[in-house]
Amino acid sequence: MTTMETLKNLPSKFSISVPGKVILLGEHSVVYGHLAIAASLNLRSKLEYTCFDELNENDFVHIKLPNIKLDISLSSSDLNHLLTSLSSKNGWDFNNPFNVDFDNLVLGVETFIKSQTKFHGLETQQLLGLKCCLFLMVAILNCPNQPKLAGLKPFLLSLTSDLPVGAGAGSSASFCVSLAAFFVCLASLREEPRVFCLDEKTKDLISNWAFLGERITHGNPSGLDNNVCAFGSLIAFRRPNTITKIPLCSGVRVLLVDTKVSRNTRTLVERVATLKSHHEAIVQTIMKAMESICVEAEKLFKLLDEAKKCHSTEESLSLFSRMEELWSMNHSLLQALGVSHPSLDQIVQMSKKHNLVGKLTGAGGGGFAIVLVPTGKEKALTLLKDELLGCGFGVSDVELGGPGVQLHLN
Ligand SMILES: Nc1ncnc2c1ncn2[C@@H]1O[C@H](COP(=O)(O)OP(=O)(O)OP(=O)(O)O)[C@@H](O)[C@H]1O
Ligand SMILES: C[C@@](O)(CCO)CC(=O)[O-]
Repeated sequence: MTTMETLKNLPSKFSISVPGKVILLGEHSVVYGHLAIAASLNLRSKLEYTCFDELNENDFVHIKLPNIKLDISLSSSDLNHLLTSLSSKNGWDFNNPFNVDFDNLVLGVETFIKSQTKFHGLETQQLLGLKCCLFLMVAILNCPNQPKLAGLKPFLLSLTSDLPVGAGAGSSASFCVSLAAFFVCLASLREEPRVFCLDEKTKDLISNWAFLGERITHGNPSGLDNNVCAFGSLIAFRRPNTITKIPLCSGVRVLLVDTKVSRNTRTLVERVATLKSHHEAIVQTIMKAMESICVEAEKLFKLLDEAKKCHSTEESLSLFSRMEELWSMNHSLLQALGVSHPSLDQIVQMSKKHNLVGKLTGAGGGGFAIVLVPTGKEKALTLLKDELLGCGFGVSDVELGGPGVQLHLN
């Protein structure tokens, strides 16, 4: 498979891949405008597009989402019905996702889904996935000033992911960025000149569209997840849109530990909002402390990069040990916000026994913990892995900071 940056015409088949993410520091406080640090993961989602040459009225848009066991077909008359359900009277612009009449468009998509008996009985994850997909399709492909949905050739969109759904590894952001990239690509290739270039400006547009999809799954996302999935690498992020790339000369490794406890990001973000409304000053103080941790960590990452470039092992070890102190403090502050879970605390304790430091990542409440893997601690890591596996947790040793959204010709 060839990775491309530019497409000149719409091929009959192509695919898009997008990484997941781990938040290293600053989850939750990032929702309230504080700094956070996150990196892309080498686990990816892959969206495959196949265009049908023969017109099939009953299978005009075929969507396969095997991770949530959803396989649906929309006929051309379903598509017309979907478009007439949209009640937004305001125009919006393909290049300006934030002008979209979000609430009315979502309402239109919901009305359409409810009107179709074939969608009755879908589970929450399936409904959310379908809603995101249809919303991004109509919002991106059917801007009132340049309607592009009508006149499309029938196609199959199939999206599979290596990422566990609902575990804090950014499955929803990776899903939304994949969809947004696909529809932005289709929209661009239907206009003269028919060129789609995956440059930084386009990644920003894709990330902003994906943010609206994230609003459907999460309610009040910070924008961190969609940005890190779109741009990749290791980034420091502040809401609404300040992104700083942090250099990563020789990779940072973490052990991803799966508690196998399912949880829901929207609920956890709401839990923090409730605590904040009850104890505004205290929660603000906790979040300011998280901000200071992230500011310090950003400096440490830069110093680590320099130390690694100079092969200064002693300096690297001392910087890693300061980073571990920050991770430990961040986990305790997240505990104070009520988003940890006994399984996450158990992993942090088990890591401590082996002189390693772990913390929850993402929304918490279950999902994943991450353990920092400094150079030279291989033996401790092997022992910890065995112990974690023995307790029924899942482990994977991952390197952080791979590429963001990519385009592939099959
Ligand atoms: N591969 C996928 N196929 C279809 N839908 C998906 C896929 N991945 C995620 N989703 C959608 O995203 C929702 C999961 O979002 P949620 O935020 O709870 O989990 P997450 O993204 O894994 O966690 P976090 O945002 O904390 O990293 C699912 O309910 C589903 O609707
Ligand atoms: C909990 C949170 O900080 C991370 C979810 O991956 C929410 C967000 O940033 O939108």
